[in-house]
Amino acid sequence: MTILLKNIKEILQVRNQHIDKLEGQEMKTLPVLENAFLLIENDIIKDFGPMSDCPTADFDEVIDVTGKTVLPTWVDSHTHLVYAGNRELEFVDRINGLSYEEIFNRGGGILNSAKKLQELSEEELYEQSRKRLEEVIQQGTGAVEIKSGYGLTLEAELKMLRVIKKLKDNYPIEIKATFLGAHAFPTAYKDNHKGYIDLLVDEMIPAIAKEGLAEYVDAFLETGYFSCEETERIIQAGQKHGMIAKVHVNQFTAIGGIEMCVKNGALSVDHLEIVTDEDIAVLKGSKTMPVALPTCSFFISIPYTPARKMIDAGLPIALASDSNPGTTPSGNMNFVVSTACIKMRMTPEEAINAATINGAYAMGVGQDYGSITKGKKASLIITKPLHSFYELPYAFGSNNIEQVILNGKLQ
Ligand SMILES: N=CN[C@@H](CCC(=O)O)C(=O)O
Ligand SMILES: [Zn+2]
Repeated sequence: MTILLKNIKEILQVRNQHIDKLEGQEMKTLPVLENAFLLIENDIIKDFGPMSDCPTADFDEVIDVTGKTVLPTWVDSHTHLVYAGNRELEFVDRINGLSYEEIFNRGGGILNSAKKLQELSEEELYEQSRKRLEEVIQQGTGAVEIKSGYGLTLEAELKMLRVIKKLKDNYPIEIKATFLGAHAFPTAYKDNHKGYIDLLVDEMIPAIAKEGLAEYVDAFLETGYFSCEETERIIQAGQKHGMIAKVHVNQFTAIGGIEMCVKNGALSVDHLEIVTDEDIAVLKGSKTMPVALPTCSFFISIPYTPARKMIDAGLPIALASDSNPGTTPSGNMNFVVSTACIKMRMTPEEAINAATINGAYAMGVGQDYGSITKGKKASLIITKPLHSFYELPYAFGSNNIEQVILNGKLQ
């Protein structure tokens, strides 16, 4: 199967060679090819170049995209999009003055979602989740990481991870699964933290590894949730079973978590609404990608990750949606990119780099996704006609996507 896109106004994120990630000043540049063609062969980007070199052979499909922009699909490296029901009552509670912490302390928050999920069948959980996945595909996401963590028992965590596996099997979007059993202490273990960590380490992680259900391991390293020492035990147990760490850290407080994660070779540290100068120094030159989740800050009115300061200090940044029922009931990466520009003062070039190449690094899929490079997967966004690509973050409430191609297939 061959598809030729011709008369492309501009292709964004054109990279002749694969690059792992972009940091600091490098993030300012987004390579663009104007008046171009792009050839897809099966699921792969076979060729691209200026229209003057456009091939003329017989192709299965030829699409004229005059006036439109082509870019790689978004890579959303941090989501919780498998969940049961939603939490719109807590949304109203927050409008009426309660904080996220106060809601959690009343038995809401993650424990509220866990109760709902434990009561729901695997089939119904799949049904609810596939609709969210279909929505983000239409919004241009071509690779997505999905966490467990609303089960909090072995049985319910397995249910979540099996649903993620079924989504992987049934949809052309790239999916990676993360085990987040350490999302909150279940009520039964409120005063027995060691007992729950033992359960995670001795039973849950080995059982999940045995079924091959998770590539990554995560924990909510935060005051009132999992301490640095507890998280370290969990991520080291995950590593023994081949799971790499991607950790929720510094959402509300800085308690030394970033240093511990970097020391343990975490692929990413995510949230980072509170970042100290020591955190920046520790991340500098490390292999750990800082991941910002600006639509979480937007939704629950907490500080934004200080991306400007971090990039200016030479760090890379990836952007992800954090799609979940409590702090970010949206997986729309277009809005993530807009919010990063509007609220974090990232330039459109930086934000698009952060949501493509750096997102792919944070999700471990950089070899196949995140840039327009020959041999990578043909997962592409075709926009509506635009004045310039700046209109993507600028027109924050508009849908500027005309067509999505995932692994060579028109969606
Ligand atoms: N902060 C931890 N976990 C999720 C929210 C969980 C919830 O409130 O359901 C997050 O990344 O924001
Ligand atoms: Zn999260």
